[in-house]
Amino acid sequence: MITGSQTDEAEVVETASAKINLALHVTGQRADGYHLLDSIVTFATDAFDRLSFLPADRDSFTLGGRFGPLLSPEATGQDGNLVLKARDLLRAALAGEGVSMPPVAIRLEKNLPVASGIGGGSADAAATLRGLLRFWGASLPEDALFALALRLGADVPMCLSSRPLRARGIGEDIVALPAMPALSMVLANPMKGVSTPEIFRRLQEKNNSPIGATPTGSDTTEWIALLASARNDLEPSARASLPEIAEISQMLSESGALLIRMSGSGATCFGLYVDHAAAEAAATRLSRKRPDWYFQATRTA
Ligand SMILES: C[C@](O)(CO)[C@H](O)COP(=O)(O)OP(=O)(O)OC[C@H]1O[C@@H](n2ccc(N)nc2=O)[C@H](O)[C@@H]1O
Ligand SMILES: Nc1ncnc2c1ncn2[C@@H]1O[C@H](COP(=O)(O)OP(=O)(O)OP(=O)(O)O)[C@@H](O)[C@H]1O
Repeated sequence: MITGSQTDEAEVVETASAKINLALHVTGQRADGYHLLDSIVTFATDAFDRLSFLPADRDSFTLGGRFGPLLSPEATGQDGNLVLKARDLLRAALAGEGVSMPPVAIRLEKNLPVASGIGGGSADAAATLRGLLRFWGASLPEDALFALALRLGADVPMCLSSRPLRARGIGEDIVALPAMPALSMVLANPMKGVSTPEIFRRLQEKNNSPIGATPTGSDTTEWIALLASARNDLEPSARASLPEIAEISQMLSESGALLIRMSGSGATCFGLYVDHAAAEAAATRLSRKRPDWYFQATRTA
């Protein structure tokens, strides 16, 4: 699905929405070390990075936004930005089909906290794939695009769709959940990065039960009941390494959230509220308490 918009003749703009693991069960581990998951995932409509693509004489990459200064535009290789890895992989895949793509100036407005469990880098990589295909007027068969996304990270295929879904396997076995209702939430992050591999390494129990069956309809109460019966199995190990997760969960609870949980490998937690006005009021109050932390009210896709 295309989530961006064309702002002028030449510029292509694409949004990279925060990914939220509403529930995440770890159900096993593959021989290569990757963990098997069962996760209910949605995307934030009001928390996103923004990517823009413009014609240029040579490739360039610039960063802006609140969290842009935390990333280096010059980093290359393993430490390179996922946006550049996505650009290079896509260009190589298209070259393999005999099509050579021109230089592009990419700007990333980094509004999402980094290494925070809401898949910022993965969403940026997926948005780069979507945006560049539009910018270059190119296409790849769906399965080739999906395989390319998976090479960039386990979360990247799900970020390609940016719609509610259930992910199994290592995150690549995806089923859309079109009946999921939009939820009102606050995303809360204590501004401390968390290493995903380290949280997986610290896991004590890796063979947990899957999540229950998802409701067939769009009744919010039924969906919240299902979520309440589920967990994030990465939360105990993240809490053990970062006491701020308990603190931020307590703050969300005191602000009237109906359900509170960590997303991904943390440290971002979300609280669900009765409606968007309640979520916005809570985010405002929480930001006043801790102006140095990240609080964002959002609806979900
Ligand atoms: C925790 C989640 O965000 C939940 O959606 C994802 O599983 C993580 O996805 P991601 O950050 O895109 O992960 P990748 O960049 O592919 O992998 C980072 C590291 O996390 C661990 N990893 C990741 C995904 C997975 N299913 N099992 C794992 O054990 C591996 O140690 C891997 O080396
Ligand atoms: N565009 C990008 N945005 C954020 N981080 C990036 C980006 N490109 C590379 N990185 C690197 O990727 C690492 C993970 O960052 P990211 O914000 O994607 O983590 P995350 O939200 O925990 O992801 P996930 O939920 O998929 O585990 C960071 O250490 C960061 O340096």
